[in-house]
Amino acid sequence: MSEPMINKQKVTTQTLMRWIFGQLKPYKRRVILAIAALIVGALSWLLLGQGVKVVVDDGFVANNADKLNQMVFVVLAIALIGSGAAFVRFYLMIWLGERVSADIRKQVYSHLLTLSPGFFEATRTGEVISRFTADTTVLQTVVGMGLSMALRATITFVGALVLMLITSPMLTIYVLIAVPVVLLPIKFLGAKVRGYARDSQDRVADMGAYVDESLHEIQTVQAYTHEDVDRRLFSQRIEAVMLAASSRIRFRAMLIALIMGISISAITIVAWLGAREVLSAGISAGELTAFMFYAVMAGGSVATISEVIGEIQKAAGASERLLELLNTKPLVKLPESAMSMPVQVDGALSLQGVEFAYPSAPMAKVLSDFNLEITAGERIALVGPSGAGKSSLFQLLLRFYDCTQGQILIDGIDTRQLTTNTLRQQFAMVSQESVIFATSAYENIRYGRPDASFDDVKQAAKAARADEFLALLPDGYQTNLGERGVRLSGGQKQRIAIARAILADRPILLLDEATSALDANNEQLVKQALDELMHDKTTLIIAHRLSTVVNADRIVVMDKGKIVAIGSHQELMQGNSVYRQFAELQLVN
Ligand SMILES: Nc1ncnc2c1ncn2[C@@H]1O[C@H](COP(=O)(O)OP(=O)(O)OP(=O)(O)O)[C@@H](O)[C@H]1O
Repeated sequence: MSEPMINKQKVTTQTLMRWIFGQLKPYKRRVILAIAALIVGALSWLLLGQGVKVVVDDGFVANNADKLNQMVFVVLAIALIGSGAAFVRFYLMIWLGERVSADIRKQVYSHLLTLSPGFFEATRTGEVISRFTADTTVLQTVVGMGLSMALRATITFVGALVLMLITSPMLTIYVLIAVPVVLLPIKFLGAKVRGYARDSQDRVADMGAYVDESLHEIQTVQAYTHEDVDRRLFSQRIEAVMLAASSRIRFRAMLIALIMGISISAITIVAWLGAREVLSAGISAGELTAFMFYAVMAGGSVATISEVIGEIQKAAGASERLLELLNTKPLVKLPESAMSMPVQVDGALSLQGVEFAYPSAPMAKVLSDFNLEITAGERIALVGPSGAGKSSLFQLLLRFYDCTQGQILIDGIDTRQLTTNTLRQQFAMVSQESVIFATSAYENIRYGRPDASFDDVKQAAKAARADEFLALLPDGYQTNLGERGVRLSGGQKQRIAIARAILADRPILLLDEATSALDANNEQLVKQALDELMHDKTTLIIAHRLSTVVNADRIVVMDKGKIVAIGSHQELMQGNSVYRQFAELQLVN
C-alpha cells in the first residue's frame, strides 16, 4: 500500500478567488489605486463615445468647423487621461500579479521545508519544482492581466449599456436579447477548459521531473550511452504535454470563435436595425454612431470577460496543485505545548520498547523490541547486515518519523514533548555521502551555525584537518565548491562535512561512516577529524571500519530490526556469530 502523500482535491472558482483575494489583502492600497485607475480609464473611453457623437452631429453633420476644432481638443484630452489611467492600472496590476506569485512561492517553499523526508521520497523533485514555477506563473497572469481585464471589461460593459439605453432604448433591448446567447457557450465550454488545464499542468510537471532526473544523473546517462532512449522517453512526455494542451486549446478556440461569431452577428443585426431608424429619422446619425461605438465596446467587454474566465479556469487547475502542496501535512505531530530543553544538554539517550514500520509499508517492522540506554558522552558503534535498520534508527532519533510503539528520551525528556526544531538542534549529522552545497567552503562549514565568525569557521576547519587544503584553493575559504562539491576529493568532502558538525557543536552526533576506502594519508586525516568531532559528545556511529569499532565504548549488533548483542570487539568476536561474520567480511581494515 502506498501512502497518499499529496491529497488530490478539487478547487472551485470560488475557493480560488477567495485564496487570491486573501493573498491581495496586504496590498490593499495598491489594489484600491489600481481599481480607481481602472474606473477612470473605463469612464474616459466611454466619454469618448459622447465626444464622437458631438463631433458627428454638431460639427460634421451641422457643418460647424469651430465646434469641430473645439471638440477635437476635448477628445484628445479625454484620450490622454485614459492613457494615463491605463499606465497606472497596467503597472499596478502586473506588479500585484508578480507580488502574489512571489508570495505564494515563498509560502510553498517555506511549507515544503517542514515536510517529512518521506514526502520527498514519494514525490519527484522535478515535479515539485514545476508546481513552483509553472503553476505560480499561471496565477501571476490571472492576477496581473486577467483580473484587471475582467474588472475593466465589467465597468465598460455596464457603462456602455447605460449610455446605450440613454442613446436608444429600443436598440438596447435588441442587444440585450443577444447577451444570454453569448453567455451559454462560456458556461459549457469553460468547465471543459478547466479540466484540461489541470491535465496539461500535470503533464508539464511529469516532463520537468524527467529532465531533472536525467540531467542529475548525466554521467550514468552518458556512460551507458542511454541518450537515444532518453530522447525517446522525453519526447513521449513532451507529446503528452502537447496532447493535453491541444484539447485545452481546442475548447478555448471554440469558446472564443463562438463568442466572436455571435457578437458580430448581433452587432450587424443591430446596426442594420439602427440604420433603418436613421433612414426613418427615428434617431440621428450621431446617435447611431455613438450607439454602435458603445455596442462594440460592450461586445468587446463580453469577449474579454469570457477570455478571462478561460484564464481563471486554467488557474483553478493550476492552483489545485499548489493548494495540494500547501495542504500536505508533515507526518509527525507536534505537541500542543512544547517543552524546552535545559540550557545544558548532556546528551543521554534512552530508547524504550521502540517499534517502527515505515508508513508506506505498515506491516513490515523495521525495528522491534528495541531497548537501549546510552549515557552522555558514550561512543556507540552500530553494526549489522544491510537492511538491519541502522539508518532507520537515525531517522527516528531525528524524528523524521514517529515510532509506532515505545518512546525515545533525551536527558529523560520524551522527544514527542519537544518541537522538532528543539529536538533536532541536539543532533549533528554526518552522512555517508558527504553533503556539499554549491557555495563557498566558508558557507558550507558555517551551515550548522550561520552566525559563526570567520575565526570559528577556521578553527573548526583546523580541527577537522581541512584548513590546510582549503588554504591552498584559489580563493581560500571563499572558493566555490561547485554543485555537490565536484571540485573536491572524497576525503576532502568528508573533512568539510566533519568541520560543519564540529562548528555546529551539538551534544549528540549521528555518523554514518563512509564505506569507500581512502588513501592512507586521507584515511588518517579523516580519522583525526572524527576524533576531534566525537570528543566529549554522545556518538552513534554506523561503523564500517575496524578502527571505529575497536575504539567504541560499546558495539551494538543489529539484525532484522532487533539488537542481537552488545559488547566490545573482543567479546563479540568470541561470542557472536553475526558480528564475527560481519567483522570478517565487511569492516574496512
Ligand atoms: N523510506 C523507506 N520506506 C520503506 N521502507 C524503508 C525505507 N527505508 C528503509 N526501508 C526498509 O527498512 C529496512 C531497514 O533499512 P535501513 O536503511 O534502516 O537499514 P540499514 O541497516 O541502515 O542498511 P544499510 O547498511 O544497507 O544502509 C529495510 O528493509 C528497508 O527496505
